[in-house]
Amino acid sequence: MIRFDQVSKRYEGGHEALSRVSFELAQGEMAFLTGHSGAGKSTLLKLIMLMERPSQGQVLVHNQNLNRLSNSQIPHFRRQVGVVFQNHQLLFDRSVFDNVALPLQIAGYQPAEAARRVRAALDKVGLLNKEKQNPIVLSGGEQQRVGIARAVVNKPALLLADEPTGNLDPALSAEIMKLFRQFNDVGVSVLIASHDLGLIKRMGNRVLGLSKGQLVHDGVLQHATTTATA
Ligand SMILES: Nc1ncnc2c1ncn2[C@@H]1O[C@H](COP(=O)(O)OP(=O)(O)OP(=O)(O)O)[C@@H](O)[C@H]1O
Repeated sequence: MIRFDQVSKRYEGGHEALSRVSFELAQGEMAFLTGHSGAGKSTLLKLIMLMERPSQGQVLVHNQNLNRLSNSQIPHFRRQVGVVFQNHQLLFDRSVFDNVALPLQIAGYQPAEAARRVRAALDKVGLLNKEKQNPIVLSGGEQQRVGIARAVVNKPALLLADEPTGNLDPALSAEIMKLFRQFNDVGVSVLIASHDLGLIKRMGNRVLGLSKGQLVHDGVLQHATTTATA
């Protein structure tokens, strides 16, 4: 599903944010990406969604070498990838329904089909009864669930999340992670950047650990052990 082959990224005028990173995430796999602030987690995710390009090496998604995709092919490529952000980036001048419908409108879906899909996505995140509300009146956890519904409404094969529980308390964070697991259970590949090591350990998934741009850990984190990424 995702393959990084000796990938380095140097921002203009900056140091190397990623250095020779290689890993594979299989179709249907779920993994966490962790590491200190500035370790390169967001950069790695941005390379997968083509918000940035590598300075060296190659990134393959679905066997597609992203180096070979032109900028005009990026919007079509991104339809395969759902993205969830920490601050969920919802639009507060429209309803929950309209926020979730946005990717479908952009992709040119007919309104009836779009409405069917929006309601299916809201149902999956448990917010069907809030579709007419403005997201500003929802709790932080509910807003994040709207963000997740919007990310999955297109039925992407791959779901990426950048610190999706950064602003939530432990109970809500666990609920959000459960939701990601439910999408993974039905075959969606999931990669989540998070520095919440306690939560990551409890989830028991594979963990990719970055430190200063290098991949320093790849495997399940055990309870009560300290690793290079902890
Ligand atoms: N657009 C940019 N231009 C220059 N340097 C950047 C840019 N984006 C990130 N960097 C630098 O690259 C390094 C990795 O940043 P990145 O945002 O990927 O880390 P991160 O692990 O996601 O950190 P955080 O947990 O704080 O979000 C940092 O040193 C950062 O300052």
